[in-house]
Amino acid sequence: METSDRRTEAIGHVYRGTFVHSTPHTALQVLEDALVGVDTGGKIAFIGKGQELNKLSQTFGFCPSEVTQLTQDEFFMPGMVDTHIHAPQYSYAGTALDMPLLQWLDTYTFPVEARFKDLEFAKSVYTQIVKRTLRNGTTTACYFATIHTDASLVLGQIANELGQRALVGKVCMDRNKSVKHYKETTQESQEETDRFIAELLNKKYPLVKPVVTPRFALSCTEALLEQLGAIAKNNNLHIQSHISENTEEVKLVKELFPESESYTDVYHKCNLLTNKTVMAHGCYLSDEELDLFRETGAALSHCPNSNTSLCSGTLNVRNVLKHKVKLGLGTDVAGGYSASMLDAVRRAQDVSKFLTIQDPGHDTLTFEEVFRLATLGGSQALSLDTQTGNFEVGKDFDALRVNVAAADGPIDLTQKVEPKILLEKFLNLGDDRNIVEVFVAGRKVVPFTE
Ligand SMILES: O=c1[nH]c(=O)c2nc[nH]c2[nH]1
Ligand SMILES: [Zn+2]
Repeated sequence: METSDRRTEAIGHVYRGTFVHSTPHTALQVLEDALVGVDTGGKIAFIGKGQELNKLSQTFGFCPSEVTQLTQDEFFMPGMVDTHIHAPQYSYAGTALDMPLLQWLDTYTFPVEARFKDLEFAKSVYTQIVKRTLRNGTTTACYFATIHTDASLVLGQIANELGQRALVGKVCMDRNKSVKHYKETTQESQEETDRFIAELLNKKYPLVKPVVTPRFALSCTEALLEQLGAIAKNNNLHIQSHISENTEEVKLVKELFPESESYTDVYHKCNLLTNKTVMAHGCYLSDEELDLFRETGAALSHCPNSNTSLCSGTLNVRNVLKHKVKLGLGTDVAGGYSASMLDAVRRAQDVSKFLTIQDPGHDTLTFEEVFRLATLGGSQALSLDTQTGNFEVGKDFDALRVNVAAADGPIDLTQKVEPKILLEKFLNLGDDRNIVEVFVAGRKVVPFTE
Protein backbone atom coordinates (compact mmCIF):
# COMPACT_ATOMS: atom_id res chain seq x y z
CA MET A 1 0.00 0.00 0.00
CA GLU A 2 1.23 3.48 -0.90
CA THR A 3 -0.04 6.30 1.25
CA SER A 4 0.61 9.95 1.75
CA ASP A 5 2.17 11.55 4.85
CA ARG A 6 0.21 14.68 4.22
CA ARG A 7 -3.21 13.53 5.36
CA THR A 8 -4.57 17.00 5.94
CA GLU A 9 -7.41 16.65 3.42
CA ALA A 10 -10.34 14.29 3.85
CA ILE A 11 -10.97 11.55 1.31
CA GLY A 12 -13.40 12.71 -1.38
CA HIS A 13 -13.66 9.62 -3.58
CA VAL A 14 -12.41 6.06 -3.68
CA TYR A 15 -12.30 4.02 -6.90
CA ARG A 16 -11.84 0.25 -7.20
CA GLY A 17 -10.87 -1.62 -10.34
CA THR A 18 -8.12 -1.77 -12.96
CA PHE A 19 -5.66 1.11 -13.21
CA VAL A 20 -3.05 1.28 -15.99
CA HIS A 21 -0.21 3.78 -16.10
CA SER A 22 3.50 4.26 -16.78
CA THR A 23 6.46 4.79 -14.51
CA PRO A 24 9.90 6.03 -15.52
CA HIS A 25 11.04 2.38 -15.45
CA THR A 26 8.00 0.56 -16.81
CA ALA A 27 6.17 1.69 -19.92
CA LEU A 28 3.00 -0.08 -18.80
CA GLN A 29 2.13 -1.06 -15.27
CA VAL A 30 -1.24 -2.73 -14.69
CA LEU A 31 -2.78 -2.54 -11.22
CA GLU A 32 -5.63 -5.03 -11.04
CA ASP A 33 -8.33 -4.69 -8.41
CA ALA A 34 -6.67 -1.54 -7.10
CA LEU A 35 -8.18 0.88 -4.59
CA VAL A 36 -7.32 4.50 -5.22
CA GLY A 37 -8.33 7.25 -2.82
CA VAL A 38 -8.58 10.86 -3.93
CA ASP A 39 -8.68 13.59 -1.32
CA THR A 40 -10.96 16.60 -1.39
CA GLY A 41 -8.05 18.66 -2.74
CA GLY A 42 -7.97 16.41 -5.83
CA LYS A 43 -4.74 14.61 -4.92
CA ILE A 44 -4.15 10.87 -4.79
CA ALA A 45 -4.12 10.01 -1.08
CA PHE A 46 -3.51 6.27 -1.29
CA ILE A 47 -3.09 3.42 -3.76
CA GLY A 48 -3.85 0.00 -2.34
CA LYS A 49 -5.30 -3.38 -3.15
CA GLY A 50 -8.97 -4.36 -3.15
CA GLN A 51 -8.45 -6.80 -0.30
CA GLU A 52 -7.15 -3.96 1.88
CA LEU A 53 -10.53 -2.21 1.75
CA ASN A 54 -11.38 -2.55 5.42
CA LYS A 55 -7.99 -1.46 6.67
CA LEU A 56 -7.83 1.48 4.25
CA SER A 57 -11.35 2.60 5.08
CA GLN A 58 -10.39 2.75 8.78
CA THR A 59 -7.08 4.48 8.17
CA PHE A 60 -8.55 7.07 5.82
CA GLY A 61 -12.02 7.35 7.30
CA PHE A 62 -14.24 6.54 4.34
CA CYS A 63 -17.21 4.23 4.09
CA PRO A 64 -16.63 1.01 2.07
CA SER A 65 -20.13 1.26 0.62
CA GLU A 66 -19.23 4.56 -1.03
CA VAL A 67 -16.44 3.07 -3.14
CA THR A 68 -17.02 3.43 -6.90
CA GLN A 69 -16.51 0.02 -8.52
CA LEU A 70 -15.42 -0.22 -12.17
CA THR A 71 -16.80 -3.00 -14.40
CA GLN A 72 -14.52 -5.62 -15.95
CA ASP A 73 -14.56 -3.74 -19.29
CA GLU A 74 -13.39 -0.53 -17.64
CA PHE A 75 -10.10 0.89 -16.47
CA PHE A 76 -8.61 4.16 -15.32
CA MET A 77 -5.61 5.58 -17.17
CA PRO A 78 -3.81 8.90 -16.63
CA GLY A 79 -5.21 11.85 -18.55
CA MET A 80 -3.33 12.53 -21.76
CA VAL A 81 -0.94 15.46 -22.17
CA ASP A 82 -1.01 17.37 -25.46
CA THR A 83 2.38 19.06 -25.45
CA HIS A 84 1.74 21.19 -28.55
CA ILE A 85 -1.54 22.54 -29.92
CA HIS A 86 -2.59 25.81 -31.63
CA ALA A 87 -6.01 26.74 -30.22
CA PRO A 88 -6.95 29.31 -32.95
CA GLN A 89 -6.07 26.90 -35.74
CA TYR A 90 -8.91 24.63 -34.59
CA SER A 91 -11.13 26.90 -36.69
CA TYR A 92 -9.76 25.30 -39.87
CA ALA A 93 -8.73 21.86 -38.58
CA GLY A 94 -9.20 19.13 -41.15
CA THR A 95 -8.63 21.44 -44.11
CA ALA A 96 -5.79 23.30 -45.83
CA LEU A 97 -3.22 20.51 -45.80
CA ASP A 98 -2.04 20.92 -49.38
CA MET A 99 1.12 22.97 -48.84
CA PRO A 100 4.42 22.72 -47.03
CA LEU A 101 4.93 24.60 -43.77
CA LEU A 102 6.08 28.07 -44.82
CA GLN A 103 3.53 28.44 -47.63
CA TRP A 104 0.85 26.96 -45.36
CA LEU A 105 1.61 29.59 -42.70
CA ASP A 106 1.41 32.46 -45.21
CA THR A 107 -1.68 31.21 -47.04
CA TYR A 108 -3.88 29.82 -44.28
CA THR A 109 -2.50 30.25 -40.78
CA PHE A 110 -1.59 33.93 -40.51
CA PRO A 111 -4.82 35.26 -42.09
CA VAL A 112 -6.90 33.07 -39.76
CA GLU A 113 -4.90 33.90 -36.63
CA ALA A 114 -5.23 37.63 -37.41
CA ARG A 115 -9.00 37.25 -36.88
CA PHE A 116 -8.52 36.48 -33.19
CA LYS A 117 -8.32 40.17 -32.44
CA ASP A 118 -12.11 39.73 -32.33
CA LEU A 119 -12.77 38.54 -28.78
CA GLU A 120 -16.18 37.05 -29.56
CA PHE A 121 -14.72 34.90 -32.32
CA ALA A 122 -11.85 33.92 -30.02
CA LYS A 123 -14.24 32.97 -27.23
CA SER A 124 -16.32 30.78 -29.48
CA VAL A 125 -13.39 28.88 -31.05
CA TYR A 126 -11.53 28.56 -27.75
CA THR A 127 -14.57 27.13 -26.00
CA GLN A 128 -14.90 24.55 -28.78
CA ILE A 129 -11.25 23.45 -28.68
CA VAL A 130 -11.06 23.17 -24.89
CA LYS A 131 -14.28 21.13 -24.82
CA ARG A 132 -13.22 18.95 -27.73
CA THR A 133 -9.81 18.15 -26.27
CA LEU A 134 -11.24 17.46 -22.79
CA ARG A 135 -13.82 15.10 -24.28
CA ASN A 136 -11.02 13.32 -26.09
CA GLY A 137 -9.08 12.81 -22.87
CA THR A 138 -6.58 15.68 -22.93
CA THR A 139 -6.34 16.70 -19.30
CA THR A 140 -3.26 18.88 -19.87
CA ALA A 141 -2.68 21.03 -22.96
CA CYS A 142 0.19 23.30 -23.92
CA TYR A 143 -1.47 25.93 -26.13
CA PHE A 144 -0.28 28.50 -28.62
CA ALA A 145 -2.87 31.28 -28.89
CA THR A 146 -2.21 34.29 -31.19
CA ILE A 147 -0.36 37.60 -30.85
CA HIS A 148 -3.46 39.15 -29.20
CA THR A 149 -3.03 39.48 -25.45
CA ASP A 150 -6.70 39.83 -24.51
CA ALA A 151 -7.80 36.91 -26.66
CA SER A 152 -4.99 34.80 -25.17
CA LEU A 153 -6.29 35.68 -21.70
CA VAL A 154 -9.73 34.50 -22.83
CA LEU A 155 -8.21 31.10 -23.66
CA GLY A 156 -6.78 30.92 -20.14
CA GLN A 157 -10.14 31.83 -18.64
CA ILE A 158 -11.96 29.16 -20.65
CA ALA A 159 -9.46 26.44 -19.74
CA ASN A 160 -9.84 27.42 -16.09
CA GLU A 161 -13.64 27.43 -16.22
CA LEU A 162 -13.86 24.08 -18.00
CA GLY A 163 -11.23 22.61 -15.70
CA GLN A 164 -8.38 21.77 -18.06
CA ARG A 165 -4.77 22.00 -16.89
CA ALA A 166 -3.11 24.30 -19.40
CA LEU A 167 -0.08 26.29 -20.34
CA VAL A 168 -1.19 29.21 -22.49
CA GLY A 169 1.10 31.20 -24.74
CA LYS A 170 0.52 34.60 -26.28
CA VAL A 171 2.40 34.20 -29.56
CA CYS A 172 5.32 36.57 -30.20
CA MET A 173 6.38 37.55 -33.70
CA ASP A 174 8.04 40.74 -34.89
CA ARG A 175 8.74 39.41 -38.39
CA ASN A 176 6.13 38.58 -41.01
CA LYS A 177 6.61 39.45 -44.64
CA SER A 178 3.46 37.89 -46.00
CA VAL A 179 0.62 39.11 -43.77
CA LYS A 180 1.86 42.51 -42.71
CA HIS A 181 -0.89 43.27 -40.20
CA TYR A 182 -0.23 40.04 -38.32
CA LYS A 183 2.92 40.98 -36.44
CA GLU A 184 4.11 43.22 -33.62
CA THR A 185 7.02 45.58 -33.17
CA THR A 186 9.77 44.17 -30.98
CA GLN A 187 8.77 46.51 -28.19
CA GLU A 188 5.06 45.68 -28.44
CA SER A 189 5.81 41.98 -28.35
CA GLN A 190 7.89 42.36 -25.21
CA GLU A 191 5.45 44.70 -23.44
CA GLU A 192 2.42 42.63 -24.34
CA THR A 193 4.17 39.47 -23.17
CA ASP A 194 4.85 41.18 -19.84
CA ARG A 195 1.20 42.25 -19.62
CA PHE A 196 -0.05 38.79 -20.57
CA ILE A 197 2.08 37.11 -17.92
CA ALA A 198 1.15 39.62 -15.21
CA GLU A 199 -2.57 39.47 -15.96
CA LEU A 200 -2.74 35.69 -16.26
CA LEU A 201 -0.75 35.12 -13.07
CA ASN A 202 -2.91 37.69 -11.32
CA LYS A 203 -6.00 35.55 -11.98
CA LYS A 204 -4.47 32.88 -9.72
CA TYR A 205 -6.00 30.07 -11.75
CA PRO A 206 -4.80 26.90 -10.02
CA LEU A 207 -4.15 24.87 -13.19
CA VAL A 208 -3.54 27.47 -15.90
CA LYS A 209 -0.16 29.16 -16.33
CA PRO A 210 1.52 31.36 -18.94
CA VAL A 211 4.21 30.06 -21.29
CA VAL A 212 6.63 32.36 -23.11
CA THR A 213 6.02 31.76 -26.83
CA PRO A 214 8.31 32.97 -29.59
CA ARG A 215 6.55 31.51 -32.65
CA PHE A 216 9.81 30.24 -34.20
CA ALA A 217 13.18 31.67 -35.22
CA LEU A 218 11.90 32.82 -38.62
CA SER A 219 9.15 34.96 -37.06
CA CYS A 220 11.41 36.66 -34.51
CA THR A 221 14.38 39.00 -34.53
CA GLU A 222 17.32 38.04 -32.37
CA ALA A 223 16.55 41.06 -30.17
CA LEU A 224 13.07 39.69 -29.47
CA LEU A 225 14.36 36.17 -28.82
CA GLU A 226 16.83 37.60 -26.30
CA GLN A 227 14.15 39.62 -24.54
CA LEU A 228 11.86 36.62 -24.32
CA GLY A 229 14.67 34.49 -22.90
CA ALA A 230 15.18 37.13 -20.21
CA ILE A 231 11.46 37.37 -19.42
CA ALA A 232 11.24 33.59 -18.99
CA LYS A 233 14.31 33.55 -16.77
CA ASN A 234 13.23 36.46 -14.57
CA ASN A 235 9.80 34.94 -13.99
CA ASN A 236 10.84 31.26 -13.97
CA LEU A 237 8.38 30.48 -16.74
CA HIS A 238 7.81 27.77 -19.29
CA ILE A 239 8.93 28.38 -22.89
CA GLN A 240 7.57 26.88 -26.11
CA SER A 241 8.43 27.26 -29.78
CA HIS A 242 9.07 25.26 -32.96
CA ILE A 243 12.36 23.84 -34.19
CA SER A 244 13.70 22.01 -37.22
CA GLU A 245 10.36 21.03 -38.70
CA ASN A 246 11.01 21.24 -42.42
CA THR A 247 14.11 21.49 -44.62
CA GLU A 248 13.28 24.87 -46.16
CA GLU A 249 12.81 26.35 -42.68
CA VAL A 250 16.13 24.90 -41.48
CA LYS A 251 17.92 26.39 -44.50
CA LEU A 252 16.40 29.85 -43.95
CA VAL A 253 17.28 29.83 -40.25
CA LYS A 254 20.89 29.12 -41.21
CA GLU A 255 20.84 32.11 -43.55
CA LEU A 256 19.12 34.42 -41.07
CA PHE A 257 21.37 33.53 -38.12
CA PRO A 258 24.77 32.93 -39.74
CA GLU A 259 26.70 33.28 -36.46
CA SER A 260 24.82 30.42 -34.83
CA GLU A 261 26.24 26.94 -35.02
CA SER A 262 22.85 25.31 -35.47
CA TYR A 263 19.11 25.95 -35.20
CA THR A 264 19.29 24.76 -31.59
CA ASP A 265 22.13 27.18 -30.95
CA VAL A 266 19.92 30.11 -32.08
CA TYR A 267 17.59 29.43 -29.16
CA HIS A 268 20.35 28.39 -26.77
CA LYS A 269 22.22 31.67 -27.26
CA CYS A 270 19.06 33.54 -26.25
CA ASN A 271 18.54 31.45 -23.07
CA LEU A 272 15.46 29.83 -24.53
CA LEU A 273 16.55 26.25 -23.82
CA THR A 274 15.79 25.43 -20.19
CA ASN A 275 14.29 22.53 -18.28
CA LYS A 276 10.92 24.25 -18.73
CA THR A 277 11.21 24.49 -22.53
CA VAL A 278 9.27 22.39 -25.02
CA MET A 279 10.07 22.65 -28.72
CA ALA A 280 7.77 21.16 -31.33
CA HIS A 281 9.00 18.78 -34.06
CA GLY A 282 12.81 18.53 -34.19
CA CYS A 283 12.72 16.26 -37.26
CA TYR A 284 16.12 17.40 -38.55
CA LEU A 285 18.09 17.87 -35.32
CA SER A 286 21.63 16.49 -35.36
CA ASP A 287 22.96 14.24 -32.59
CA GLU A 288 24.91 17.26 -31.25
CA GLU A 289 21.73 19.30 -31.09
CA LEU A 290 19.95 16.48 -29.26
CA ASP A 291 22.86 16.45 -26.80
CA LEU A 292 22.29 20.15 -26.19
CA PHE A 293 18.62 19.44 -25.49
CA ARG A 294 19.61 16.84 -22.91
CA GLU A 295 22.20 19.08 -21.29
CA THR A 296 19.79 21.99 -20.92
CA GLY A 297 16.82 19.80 -19.93
CA ALA A 298 14.76 21.11 -22.84
CA ALA A 299 12.10 18.79 -24.25
CA LEU A 300 10.67 17.89 -27.65
CA SER A 301 7.06 17.50 -28.69
CA HIS A 302 6.56 14.86 -31.37
CA CYS A 303 3.68 15.84 -33.66
CA PRO A 304 3.38 12.99 -36.16
CA ASN A 305 0.07 13.96 -37.77
CA SER A 306 1.39 17.43 -38.58
CA ASN A 307 4.75 16.13 -39.79
CA THR A 308 2.98 13.87 -42.26
CA SER A 309 0.13 16.20 -43.22
CA LEU A 310 2.47 19.08 -44.12
CA CYS A 311 5.02 16.64 -45.61
CA SER A 312 7.54 18.07 -43.14
CA GLY A 313 9.56 15.05 -42.09
CA THR A 314 9.76 12.08 -39.76
CA LEU A 315 11.06 12.26 -36.23
CA ASN A 316 13.12 9.27 -35.17
CA VAL A 317 11.72 8.91 -31.67
CA ARG A 318 14.03 6.00 -30.87
CA ASN A 319 17.04 8.23 -31.50
CA VAL A 320 15.57 11.03 -29.34
CA LEU A 321 15.00 8.55 -26.51
CA LYS A 322 18.53 7.20 -26.94
CA HIS A 323 19.79 10.74 -26.33
CA LYS A 324 17.67 10.89 -23.16
CA VAL A 325 15.81 13.98 -24.30
CA LYS A 326 12.43 14.46 -22.61
CA LEU A 327 9.69 13.75 -25.13
CA GLY A 328 5.91 14.03 -25.33
CA LEU A 329 3.29 13.87 -28.07
CA GLY A 330 1.43 16.80 -29.62
CA THR A 331 -1.55 17.07 -31.94
CA ASP A 332 -0.21 20.34 -33.43
CA VAL A 333 -3.71 21.34 -34.54
CA ALA A 334 -4.12 22.39 -37.34
CA GLY A 335 -0.94 21.28 -39.14
CA GLY A 336 -2.14 18.07 -37.51
CA TYR A 337 -5.78 17.65 -38.49
CA SER A 338 -6.98 15.85 -35.37
CA ALA A 339 -7.40 17.38 -31.92
CA SER A 340 -7.40 13.93 -30.33
CA MET A 341 -4.36 12.56 -28.57
CA LEU A 342 -5.53 9.06 -29.53
CA ASP A 343 -4.78 10.10 -33.10
CA ALA A 344 -1.31 11.28 -32.03
CA VAL A 345 -0.73 7.87 -30.40
CA ARG A 346 -1.67 6.05 -33.62
CA ARG A 347 0.34 8.34 -35.91
CA ALA A 348 3.38 7.97 -33.66
CA GLN A 349 3.12 4.22 -34.06
CA ASP A 350 2.67 4.55 -37.83
CA VAL A 351 5.73 6.79 -38.24
CA SER A 352 7.81 4.39 -36.17
CA LYS A 353 6.63 1.49 -38.35
CA PHE A 354 7.45 3.38 -41.55
CA LEU A 355 10.96 3.89 -40.20
CA THR A 356 11.15 0.13 -39.69
CA ILE A 357 9.94 -0.50 -43.24
CA GLN A 358 12.73 1.74 -44.49
CA ASP A 359 15.28 0.18 -42.14
CA PRO A 360 14.39 -3.26 -40.75
CA GLY A 361 17.09 -2.70 -38.11
CA HIS A 362 15.06 0.15 -36.60
CA ASP A 363 13.66 -0.69 -33.17
CA THR A 364 9.91 -0.02 -33.58
CA LEU A 365 8.15 1.73 -30.70
CA THR A 366 5.81 -0.55 -28.76
CA PHE A 367 2.26 0.56 -27.99
CA GLU A 368 3.24 0.65 -24.32
CA GLU A 369 6.05 3.11 -25.09
CA VAL A 370 3.73 5.34 -27.08
CA PHE A 371 1.19 5.19 -24.25
CA ARG A 372 3.92 6.43 -21.93
CA LEU A 373 4.77 9.29 -24.31
CA ALA A 374 1.10 10.37 -24.33
CA THR A 375 0.89 10.45 -20.53
CA LEU A 376 3.98 10.45 -18.30
CA GLY A 377 6.31 11.50 -21.15
CA GLY A 378 4.16 14.55 -21.86
CA SER A 379 4.11 15.56 -18.21
CA GLN A 380 7.91 15.26 -18.09
CA ALA A 381 8.27 17.27 -21.30
CA LEU A 382 6.24 20.07 -19.69
CA SER A 383 8.05 19.69 -16.35
CA LEU A 384 4.69 18.99 -14.75
CA ASP A 385 5.52 15.43 -13.71
CA THR A 386 5.45 16.22 -10.01
CA GLN A 387 1.76 17.09 -10.47
CA THR A 388 0.44 14.78 -13.20
CA GLY A 389 1.28 12.03 -15.72
CA ASN A 390 0.67 8.86 -13.72
CA PHE A 391 -0.89 7.50 -10.56
CA GLU A 392 1.36 8.27 -7.65
CA VAL A 393 0.41 9.27 -4.15
CA GLY A 394 0.65 13.06 -3.85
CA LYS A 395 0.04 13.74 -7.54
CA ASP A 396 -3.20 15.25 -8.78
CA PHE A 397 -5.85 12.78 -9.90
CA ASP A 398 -5.86 13.49 -13.66
CA ALA A 399 -7.58 10.44 -15.05
CA LEU A 400 -9.76 8.94 -17.76
CA ARG A 401 -12.39 6.36 -16.95
CA VAL A 402 -12.40 4.20 -20.05
CA ASN A 403 -15.13 1.73 -20.92
CA VAL A 404 -13.84 -0.35 -23.80
CA ALA A 405 -17.29 -1.86 -24.38
CA ALA A 406 -19.24 1.41 -24.13
CA ALA A 407 -22.74 1.11 -25.59
CA ASP A 408 -22.79 2.51 -29.14
CA GLY A 409 -19.01 2.78 -28.99
CA PRO A 410 -16.62 1.70 -31.75
CA ILE A 411 -15.29 -1.48 -30.10
CA ASP A 412 -16.88 -4.93 -29.90
CA LEU A 413 -15.43 -7.16 -27.24
CA THR A 414 -15.89 -10.72 -28.44
CA GLN A 415 -14.34 -12.39 -25.42
CA LYS A 416 -13.01 -11.56 -21.98
CA VAL A 417 -9.56 -10.03 -22.37
CA GLU A 418 -6.82 -9.05 -19.99
CA PRO A 419 -6.35 -5.35 -19.05
CA LYS A 420 -3.30 -4.87 -21.25
CA ILE A 421 -5.33 -5.93 -24.28
CA LEU A 422 -8.19 -3.66 -23.22
CA LEU A 423 -5.75 -0.74 -23.27
CA GLU A 424 -4.30 -1.77 -26.63
CA LYS A 425 -7.78 -2.01 -28.15
CA PHE A 426 -8.75 1.38 -26.75
CA LEU A 427 -5.58 3.06 -28.03
CA ASN A 428 -5.99 1.63 -31.52
CA LEU A 429 -9.77 1.52 -31.92
CA GLY A 430 -11.31 3.73 -29.27
CA ASP A 431 -12.66 7.25 -29.32
CA ASP A 432 -14.42 9.71 -27.06
CA ARG A 433 -17.42 7.39 -26.71
CA ASN A 434 -15.17 5.12 -24.66
CA ILE A 435 -13.99 7.95 -22.39
CA VAL A 436 -16.93 7.96 -20.05
CA GLU A 437 -15.49 10.32 -17.43
CA VAL A 438 -12.54 12.70 -17.31
CA PHE A 439 -11.03 14.02 -14.08
CA VAL A 440 -8.56 16.87 -13.65
CA ALA A 441 -7.16 17.39 -10.15
CA GLY A 442 -10.00 15.21 -8.87
CA ARG A 443 -12.75 17.32 -10.46
CA LYS A 444 -15.02 15.55 -12.93
CA VAL A 445 -14.80 17.73 -16.06
CA VAL A 446 -16.45 15.32 -18.54
CA PRO A 447 -19.37 14.79 -18.98
CA PHE A 448 -19.90 18.55 -19.00
CA THR A 449 -22.31 19.87 -16.43
CA GLU A 450 -23.88 22.54 -18.63
O1 LIG B 1 3.36 23.30 -37.28
C1 LIG B 1 3.54 24.51 -37.16
N1 LIG B 1 2.50 25.33 -36.93
C2 LIG B 1 2.64 26.66 -36.78
O2 LIG B 1 1.67 27.38 -36.56
C3 LIG B 1 3.97 27.17 -36.90
N2 LIG B 1 4.49 28.40 -36.81
C4 LIG B 1 5.80 28.27 -37.00
N3 LIG B 1 6.14 27.00 -37.21
C5 LIG B 1 5.01 26.28 -37.17
N4 LIG B 1 4.79 24.98 -37.30
ZN1 LIG C 1 2.94 24.05 -34.05
